[in-house]
Formats: sequence, structure tokens, C-alpha cells
Amino acid sequence: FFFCTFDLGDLHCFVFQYSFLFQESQASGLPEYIKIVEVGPRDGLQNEKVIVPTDIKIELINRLSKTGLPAIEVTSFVSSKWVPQMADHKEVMRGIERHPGVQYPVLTPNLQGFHSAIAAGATEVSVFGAASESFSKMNINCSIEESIEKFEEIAKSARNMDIPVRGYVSCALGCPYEGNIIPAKVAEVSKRLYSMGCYEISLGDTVGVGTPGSMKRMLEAVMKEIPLSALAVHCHDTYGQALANILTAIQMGVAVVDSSVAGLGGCPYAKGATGNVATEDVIYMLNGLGINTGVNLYTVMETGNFICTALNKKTNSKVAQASFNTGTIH
Ligand SMILES: CC(C)(COP(=O)([O-])OP(=O)([O-])OC[C@H]1O[C@@H](n2cnc3c(N)ncnc32)[C@H](O)[C@@H]1OP(=O)([O-])[O-])[C@@H](O)C(=O)NCCC(=O)NCCSC(=O)C[C@@](C)(O)CC(=O)[O-]
Repeated sequence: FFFCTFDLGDLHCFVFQYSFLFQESQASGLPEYIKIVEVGPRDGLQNEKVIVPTDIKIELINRLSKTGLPAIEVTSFVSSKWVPQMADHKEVMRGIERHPGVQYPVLTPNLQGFHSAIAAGATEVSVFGAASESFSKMNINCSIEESIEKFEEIAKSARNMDIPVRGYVSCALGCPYEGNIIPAKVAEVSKRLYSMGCYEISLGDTVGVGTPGSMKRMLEAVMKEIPLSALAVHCHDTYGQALANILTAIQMGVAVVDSSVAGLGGCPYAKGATGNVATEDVIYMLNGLGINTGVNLYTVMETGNFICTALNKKTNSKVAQASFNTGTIH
């Protein structure tokens, strides 16, 4: 192993990296590599009450691009009346530096959003459906069936333009309006998104109510319909279960995890739900399991520090909090 010192604000911290750990995952049957999809600039910021200046959003994404993250969700091409924080989507999309090998997806709810995104230079989009009728209506103002029709239009145009499409299924472990959601419904919506050409389905615990038990039951149902290699999990941490839920998913073979720097976030249409699991905490856990992510924990922590300072709030990352308190990352 080796260690190095670094400055985080006034702090001098030590980073220990145990390279031998990376051989451990092979022996345990866990995936050797987990792809982290950073959703902080979109999911993390969309619920912020005060409008974050565009140059801060661009700086956040540029910093994240230097951490080794393979995918960074940039913004969403939705109505500014619905989500005012994302109104500067074009400027953000046009303003960021793009690093080779990094994907920069954006959310598009309909063809109007898709065309605006492409015009602004997007090269990957995500459609976002739900396994709950009520959430679909509250979030995108249409039923699940109507949303599928809109997503099919996007998928068709995207196919013609060689644009990859990712699909979200919100409320995969519970709905803020309907409560329990049956796994069969999640599997059904996931299958429809996958069948229309979404290369990956991200299963969203939008309200963060899931547990390892409900995660397992939901994944078992979805895995009957969709190859494991096309699944991702997207966990909010409202009930403090996100890391346990992610561990359950990766023990079942899921190798793509969404997370948000500093644990920022929440959905404007899921009242009370807190942010996504913190990227720092996911990386720390995966490092400890010997799973490679290619992401540098220290630079993500620095980026978390940058955005928390800009937003004048405390990080939600336990790893960042502990490192600030003790001056050490193990
Ligand atoms: C989907 C709409 C637009 C439908 O909204 P609508 O009102 O039904 O749309 P419409 O087609 O009737 O058009 C009404 C107006 O909206 C405009 N409009 C129409 N489409 C667009 C567009 N794409 N971009 C910009 N403007 C648009 C359109 O031009 C028109 O403008 P007006 O003539 O009144 O000036 C609306 O409901 C909306 O924007 N919803 C936002 C939903 C959202 O962003 N939610 C948060 C993200 S989802 C989430 O966080 C969950 C996730 C993904 O993270 C996973 C998880 O955690 O589970």
C-alpha cells in the first residue's frame, strides 16, 4: 500500500490505498468493476431552492470530469416552469468541457426536450418513466402508457441519430403517493423501456424507502425480463438504507450504480425524499470490497467540498464528514 497527504481546505489528510484489495472482489464473486453514474449536477441540484449560477454548474461538471467518473448526468431538458433550477440546460450543456471516455447524458421527457438537447450538443439522453401511475402524473403530467408513447418517439429519433438512450424507472421500491409498488409492475415498465431500445435501465428508489429485502425481491422480478448487464440501481438515502441496498444489488450482479457527489439531491415531485447516496460513500465501500471503479475518492471529495461551499451547505457524505473530522481517509 501507499499513502499520500493532501489539502482539503485547511485540512491535511492521508489517503491510504490498498492495491491488493482489488484482487479480493474476484475471489468473492462480486463484479470486478462497477461503473458509477454521477447524477449530482442534475438530480443533486434540481431540488435546490436557490438557483445555482450556471458557471458553478459548469465548474462542478468540469471538476467531476477530472475524477475518473465514466458518466456524468449534466442537466435535464424539461420545462423551466416545472423545474426552474434546470432552466439553463442549454448553457450548461454548451459550456462544459468534455473529456474523452466520459459520457454526458441528459434527461429528456419528450420529443421537444430531445430536440433541444441534441441542438445543444447532447450525445446521450435518458428517458424517465415510473412504476407508479400517480408519480408519473405528478412528475411528467401523463400516465405511464402515455409516457411510454413519448419515450418511443424519442427512442425512434435517437436510433436514427445513433444516440444512446438510458431509461429510468422511478418508484421501483415505493411511491410517495401510492406507497408500496409491486415488483411485477417495475419489471413490466423496465421491459417496455428495454424493448424500445434503452441500453440500460436504472431502477430508482425515488423516495429512499427500500431495504435489502425489497431490493432483492424487486431485482429478482426485473432480472427475469432484462439481462443483468443492462441494469443499474439509483438509490436515495432517506431511510439510511442506500448503501445496504446497493450492496445487495451488486451481490446479485448489478454492476452500474448511480450516485451524487456530497449526497446532494431529491426529486421535486417526491416530497421529503433526501438526496441520492453520496458518490464518496459508494466509492469508499467499493474500495473496501476491492472493486475497481476507476474513480479517485480524493478528487471527488474535493469536488464535493467545492459544491457544498458554493451552496453553503454541509456535505451528506459520511465519508467526507469523517475525513473532515479526523483528517484521514482509510
Ligand atoms: C414533461 C413536462 C414538460 C410535461 O409538461 P406539460 O405541461 O404536460 O407539457 P405540454 O406538452 O402540455 O407543454 C406545456 C408547456 O411546456 C413546454 N414544454 C413541454 N415539454 C418541454 C420540454 N421538454 N422542455 C421545455 N419545455 C417544455 C411547452 O413548450 C409548453 O410551453 P408553453 O407553450 O406553455 O410556454 C413537465 O411535466 C416537466 O417538465 N416535468 C419535469 C419533470 C422533472 O424534471 N422531474 C424531476 C426529474 S425525475 C426524477 O428526479 C427521478 C429520477 C430520474 O431521478 C429517478 C429517481 O430518483 O427515481
